[in-house]
Amino acid sequence: MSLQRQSNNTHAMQTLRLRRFALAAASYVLVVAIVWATYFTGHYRGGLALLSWSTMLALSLQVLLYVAFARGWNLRCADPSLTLPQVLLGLAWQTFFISQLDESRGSMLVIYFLILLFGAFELAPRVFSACCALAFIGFAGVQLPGFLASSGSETVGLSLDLLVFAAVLGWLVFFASYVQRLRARMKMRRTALQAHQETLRGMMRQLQDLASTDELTGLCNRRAFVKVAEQELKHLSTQEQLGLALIDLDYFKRINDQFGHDAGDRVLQTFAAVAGACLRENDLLARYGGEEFVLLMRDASQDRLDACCERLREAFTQAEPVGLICPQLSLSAGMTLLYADESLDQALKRADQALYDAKANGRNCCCARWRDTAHART
Ligand SMILES: Nc1nc2c(ncn2[C@@H]2O[C@H](COP(=O)(O)OP(=O)(O)OP(=O)(O)O)[C@@H](O)[C@H]2O)c(=O)[nH]1
Repeated sequence: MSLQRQSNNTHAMQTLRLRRFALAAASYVLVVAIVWATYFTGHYRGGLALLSWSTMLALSLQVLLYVAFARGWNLRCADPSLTLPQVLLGLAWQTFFISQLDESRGSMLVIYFLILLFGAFELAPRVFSACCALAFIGFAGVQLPGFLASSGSETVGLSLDLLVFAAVLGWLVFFASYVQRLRARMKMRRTALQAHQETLRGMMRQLQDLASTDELTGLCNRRAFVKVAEQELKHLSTQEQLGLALIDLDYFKRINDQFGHDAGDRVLQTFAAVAGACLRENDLLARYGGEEFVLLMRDASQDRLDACCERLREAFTQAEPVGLICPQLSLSAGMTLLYADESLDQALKRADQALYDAKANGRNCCCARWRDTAHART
């Protein structure tokens, strides 16, 4: 995966975590409102000071958690969603809250489920089961003194509360493990899909390379050349010119006829290797067709293009294809400059005329047809 995509993923995940935290914080506000409602309706036994302090503590912890998410501190943790600490905090606060209530505490059991639901989607089944057990122990601990002091129908009522709570917690554990299994399966499918996408992208890149490369010489082909040259022309300013040269290997048919097609192929490869050593990285050489090549020189002038083609011509005459004893190789080149106010075809036509001049001039030379001077250099 590229670094850019990885960073986008991290950012998307962090945004998701912040949204989930916002939901949890909103639930806290709701529960705090319920707690205050129990105070004003006379069910809270702890007194105003205790209620105020516990509310402030709960809200301050939420602010602290927000800062941790906003600053990215959570990313240093094994579970960056901080689900377990949030659930444990919620359970502790809820248990403390119901311990301050009178017999109305049974109706507040639902808040335990609200807290545990956040963990059902994120926590490992074992950890989630432990959280449920803690919730039960907390609630049972709060009920214990009342239970011991109760008798008759009151004892039955308290036992029923505990029994229902245990049954619902058991169902929640089952539900959470089902959700976790579902998530694991979806994650596996997503990973497989991503792997397929990567493979497809790789194949697309290979196909693009194949479609733009000449198999024999490894140079780019005519189609790719035209595409790049058109792009370069589009971005060319009126003060700049591109150098363009059509290069044709001399008497190539004779090599084929005398030494065979394989030998001809080797000569073509030799030319590509020689050109690779002579040209700058910025220059673009392509196989234009058969034994004809085309050169595009960026930031060119007449002198620079001329010197480059001469250097290439000279080097090719010294070339000796591996395993082939043949007469001296040579090439002819037709050069021109390409301007921003004309088309690639117009410049190619001039280069072709210049190449014709070079062939007519006896071959093994470079000729030019410059647009403005209208005369040929041989
Ligand atoms: N070995 C080989 N030969 C090729 C390839 N493509 C084209 N040719 C041959 O290149 C030869 C070009 O011949 P001509 O167009 O007569 O050119 P030439 O013999 O170089 O003569 P001048 O260009 O006038 O110097 C033909 O025989 C083609 O069959 C190729 O990929 N491999």
